[in-house]
Amino acid sequence: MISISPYVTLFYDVITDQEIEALKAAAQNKLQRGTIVSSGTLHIHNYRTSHVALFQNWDSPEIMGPLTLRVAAITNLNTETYVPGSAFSAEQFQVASYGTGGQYGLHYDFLGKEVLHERMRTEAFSMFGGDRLATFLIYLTDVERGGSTVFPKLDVALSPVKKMAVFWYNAKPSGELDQLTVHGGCPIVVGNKWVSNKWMWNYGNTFTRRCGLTPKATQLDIEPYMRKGWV
Ligand SMILES: O=C(O)CCC(=O)C(=O)O
Ligand SMILES: [Fe+2]
Repeated sequence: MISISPYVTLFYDVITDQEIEALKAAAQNKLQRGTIVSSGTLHIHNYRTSHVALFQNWDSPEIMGPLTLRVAAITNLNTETYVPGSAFSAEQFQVASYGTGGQYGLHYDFLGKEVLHERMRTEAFSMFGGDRLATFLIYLTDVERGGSTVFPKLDVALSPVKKMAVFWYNAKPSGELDQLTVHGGCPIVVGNKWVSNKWMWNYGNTFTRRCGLTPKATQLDIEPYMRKGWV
């Protein structure tokens, strides 16, 4: 464990070589310059110089299916994307690749009220419910030099390790968005960096991530109750 509040943990060997190759290959012809959200719209900016591909579960169900279930088993959260008649629990996997100098400046993964409000008017975001509750970030490569993921408010810098994942909650057990989760990807000095993200949302996890009993409750207080089917 890296930090208790916010709750940040590492998991090793979460993905196989075959899955990594398949993800990269499928993402290759979809990669586009990554965008950032500002004032409710998407922009291209030097602050995020990776290329990003949205990877739909149905693009390659034989890869995405097991990986989606594995993330659920590891995190005890629901990871299914929207299924009609069922709760939305997570976004599709996103794959990002950074070349030399590529970076992602400091940001939060949650969208916040303003962005959500804006999007609800234009997109089907209203069915998602809540915000990005948790982030599961998988490293698909080692990086020769640079490319650490940094959490400056926690004094944490993580060097990419192929097949490792970093998992954290963007909201406290009280539901409050956690400002200490601000993070970024440092510039790549030598080599390339590939990562894949899965963002879990509140709505489909209402009963999997329990609320804290006090505003100050940490993940450790609720962790014993974080079991599938325990409602
Ligand atoms: O590439 C990294 O190390 C961080 C990526 C990230 O924060 C994101 O994609 O939201
Ligand atoms: Fe992020």
